[in-house]
Formats: sequence, C-alpha cells, structure tokens
Amino acid sequence: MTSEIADEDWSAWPAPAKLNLFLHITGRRPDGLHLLQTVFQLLDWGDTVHVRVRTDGVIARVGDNAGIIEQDDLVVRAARLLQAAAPAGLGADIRVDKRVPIGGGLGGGSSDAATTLHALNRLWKCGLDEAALAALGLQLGADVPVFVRGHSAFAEGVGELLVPIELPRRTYVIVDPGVSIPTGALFQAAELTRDSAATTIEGFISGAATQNAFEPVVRARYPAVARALDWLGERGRACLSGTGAAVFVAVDGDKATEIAGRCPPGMRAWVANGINVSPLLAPAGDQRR
Ligand SMILES: C[C@](O)(CO)[C@H](O)COP(=O)(O)OP(=O)(O)OC[C@H]1O[C@@H](n2ccc(N)nc2=O)[C@H](O)[C@@H]1O
Ligand SMILES: Nc1ncnc2c1ncn2[C@@H]1O[C@H](COP(=O)(O)OP(=O)(O)OP(=O)(O)O)[C@@H](O)[C@H]1O
Repeated sequence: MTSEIADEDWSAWPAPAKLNLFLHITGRRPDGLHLLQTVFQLLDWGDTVHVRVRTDGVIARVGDNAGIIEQDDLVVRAARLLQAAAPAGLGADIRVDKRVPIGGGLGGGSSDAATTLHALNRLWKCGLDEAALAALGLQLGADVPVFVRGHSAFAEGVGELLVPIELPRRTYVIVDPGVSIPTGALFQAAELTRDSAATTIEGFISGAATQNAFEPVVRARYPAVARALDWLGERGRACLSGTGAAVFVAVDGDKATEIAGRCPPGMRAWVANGINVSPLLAPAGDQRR
C-alpha cells in the first residue's frame, strides 16, 4: 500500500496550438501594449494538461515542463489565479505533455493556461463563466482569452476583442526552425510597422490582409527563420505565426506528410489541421486520460 494517489484521479485536457493567419499592428495603448488585428486559427494539435485535485490547498507541478521554472509556469500561475474563486482547501497537481515549441508563436503556454483555467473551474466547481475565465486569462497573457473562448476568431485590441470566425478546413505544415523568440523583445523592435490601416473580417476573407508585421523583423534578425520561410515558400505561401519562430504553409492534405518528411536538418515539422472549435469545449465527461 503506497500513499500515491490512484492514476484514475488524473484527468487529461487538450491545449490546442494556434496560428496567426495574418497579423497587423494598428497602434499602441497608453500603457505601451500594441493594438493589433489578427486571425487566430486553432489547430487539432497541441499540448495535453493533466490535472488531479488535491485537498490540502497546494498547487504543484508534477515533472519537468521543458525547463520552465515551476513558479513561472503559466499552468501554475493560472491555477493560483483561479484558486481565489475556489472553495477553501482545494489545490491541484498539474502535469503537462509538451509538444508545442516554446517561443514558437504557436501559443502553447497561453493555451496550457487557458486549459488549466477551464479544467480547474470544472473540477473545483468554481462556477465562473467563460467571460470571467477569459478576463482572468488576460492577466496571464494576451493570447490566453482566445483559447478560453475556444473558437477560431478575428481579434482586435491586444487580442482580447474576439469575433468567432468559421474558417475553411485546411491542412498546415508547421516548421520549427529550432530557435526560440522572446515575444516582448520583438514588440520593442524599432523597425516594426505599427501604423497599418485597420482592416475588417470581410477584408481578411477577401484576401486583403495576409501579412504578419513581425515577419520582416524576424527574417532579418533570425537567419534560421529566414531559411525556414524560404524552404517552405517553395511549397506554398509561407507565413510566420505570432512573433515566430514557427512558420507555416497551407497545403493539400495528401502532400502535407511528404513535405513535413523532407524538412531540412536542424528543423522540425508537423502536420496539423485547422479547427474552428477547440476540443477543450467537448461536453463535460468527455475528458479522458
Ligand atoms: C504576438 C501574439 O502571439 C499574437 O497572437 C500575441 O500578441 C502575443 O501574446 P502573448 O505571447 O500572450 O504575449 P504576452 O505574454 O501578453 O506579452 C509579452 C510582452 O509582449 C508585449 N506585448 C504583448 C502583446 C501586445 N498586444 N503588445 C505588446 O506590446 C509586452 O511587452 C508584453 O510584456
Ligand atoms: N506552460 C508553458 N508553456 C510554454 N511557455 C511557458 C509556459 N509557462 C511559461 N512559459 C513562458 O512563456 C514564454 C513563451 O510562451 P509560449 O511558448 O506560449 O510563447 P509563444 O510560442 O511565443 O506564443 P505566443 O504566440 O502566445 O507568443 C516563455 O518565456 C516561457 O518560458
């Protein structure tokens, strides 16, 4: 007899990654944060967050998570934030199966945080609605609310003003050039275009908005990303996601695996499908280990 909590006490919750199908910066808020317009495309690929409830009030991460210090881990910070709304004495063990590269512009950490908020809101029976969870998420990062809302979306503000959008089902090849890009430093780049004219959802749908404002900056500063864009650019219209480093291209489904398989040394490639609704929004009880 050991004091281990039984395996079945764990539940597993999906944390999908995202792509930014375009990204314009239209201005800055008085607090320095940038106003942007983007389309978030959720993917059927991402991390998995495993959670089990504790009754001693402790929040602990189990295992390593890609070298991230436990106190800084967005899953731990999300749990601590939500704990104020939980019945006294409840805590959690949290374990992350990390697949999404860190600093990849694919929103991995943000999605882990959103998933933790949803999972513990349910397991702790906090009773917060989606809007309250999204507001908590925004305290953790600009990309968290879209994952809390769980729908591909046209976004404005710092990424928190979201209009759900139905995107055509596409298959993407995503390439990690093997470098990690710090989001904050990229937003500070002097050469960043910060005065793009505002577009609309219709503008995006008609093909008028396709650029990522960070792409020229990242291309010039990170040769590995430039190489990935050039390689993928021979297969279709290659784009940077977020502040990078990951780049992607939409391709015919049957070609995707072959393209990913020919990814140059030093880079990693994945195939993922765009989805409109996050698997996180599956009905209660559908979360499986
Ligand atoms: C580039 C995107 O990934 C697009 O989806 C997001 O805008 C970035 O979102 P994120 O990774 O959640 O970034 P955060 O953790 O919120 O912000 C990191 C840092 O980037 C800068 N930042 C972020 C978002 C924003 N709209 N303006 C900014 O200037 C701030 O210096 C901030 O301290
Ligand atoms: N669970 C987590 N997963 C990934 N990164 C985390 C996590 N917790 C904290 N972080 C920190 O967040 C930063 C980057 O997070 P993330 O990988 O989500 O960024 P990103 O890929 O650039 O995505 P985004 O598009 O949201 O900017 C790193 O500094 C990392 O140490």
